[in-house]
Amino acid sequence: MGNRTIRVTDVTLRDGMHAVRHQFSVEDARAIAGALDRTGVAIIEATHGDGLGGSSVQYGFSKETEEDYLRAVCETVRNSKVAALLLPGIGTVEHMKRAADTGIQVIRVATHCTEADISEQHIGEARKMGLETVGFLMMSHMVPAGVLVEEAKKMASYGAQTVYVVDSAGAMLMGEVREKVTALREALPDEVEVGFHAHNNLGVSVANSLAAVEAGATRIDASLAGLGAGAGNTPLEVFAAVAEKAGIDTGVRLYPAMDAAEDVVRPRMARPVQTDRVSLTMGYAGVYSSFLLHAFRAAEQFGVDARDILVELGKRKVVGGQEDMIVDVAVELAKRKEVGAAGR
Ligand SMILES: C[C@H](O)CC(=O)C(=O)O
Ligand SMILES: [Mn+2]
Repeated sequence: MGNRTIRVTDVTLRDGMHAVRHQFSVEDARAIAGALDRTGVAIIEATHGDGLGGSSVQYGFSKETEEDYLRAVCETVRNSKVAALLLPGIGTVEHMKRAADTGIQVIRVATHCTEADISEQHIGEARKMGLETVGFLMMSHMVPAGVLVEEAKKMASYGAQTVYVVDSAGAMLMGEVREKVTALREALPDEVEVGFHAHNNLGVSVANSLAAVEAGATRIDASLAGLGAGAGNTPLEVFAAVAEKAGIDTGVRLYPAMDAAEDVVRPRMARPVQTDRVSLTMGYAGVYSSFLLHAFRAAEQFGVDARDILVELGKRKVVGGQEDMIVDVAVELAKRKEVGAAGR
């Protein structure tokens, strides 16, 4: 049985940004951060959905600058620490320095699950800046536990104090979560924590997060009302209740978390975050959750079914950073449809 005291990182203001096309205002960020701080959650992550430097043509522009969001969150919170996400290649050491100047205390460095080596410089620099440093292995469902362990060891050797198994596609079931978290826990030095980040595409984010804790994870990600890419993340208020019943101390106060989800986040949702036919297809086909709104847009533009786009992306094993492939696949499917119709 895993550790009974864990720390939760809330990602409403970062992963949740995908679900609102990165359009929260600074005032939204203040309201959500204030409500989160009152829940007692340990860490609040904020930034563009794709991390520092994400605001761009490729990933979509944020409503406000990342420094403005981070400054607003840092000014608002009294108890929680503030984190930013950084994907090397999208964000640079310079972005990280500017983020540190706003007052954040935690940086999470994310790479595809086979590319930990590109995180060395960022993790090293983050430690030198005195930031609590987390490694984040995205699309962890794509490789066997042994490969994930080798990548996690690299992040730990660069200085990461926690390494996350990240189910970016919401494609994992409890057995796989247990296997991968156990493998990392056994392979990493005791002082390096193991974390887990879920997406609810198959409807099992809470069960997977609980399985992760039972397997030794001491860091879990969640978001208010599950706001996040695809079918969203582990809902913070649900996880807080489930964890309490399971005897796990998350430090999250249940009623304030429920109230923050209902009163502060749900009214700000651009569309409901749910396991519907398209987000369910992401979990089923193993596709990066942040492709959801891009796939909807391409489906509409080229007159094809978003599910067909996602299944094809899954077959091609497309990963984060290959957003341009969504349009390529949609164009191809539209052409096939045209040829099929002409042949009839
Ligand atoms: C950039 C991604 O949204 C990071 C993440 O939350 C995931 O891979 O899941
Ligand atoms: Mn995510």
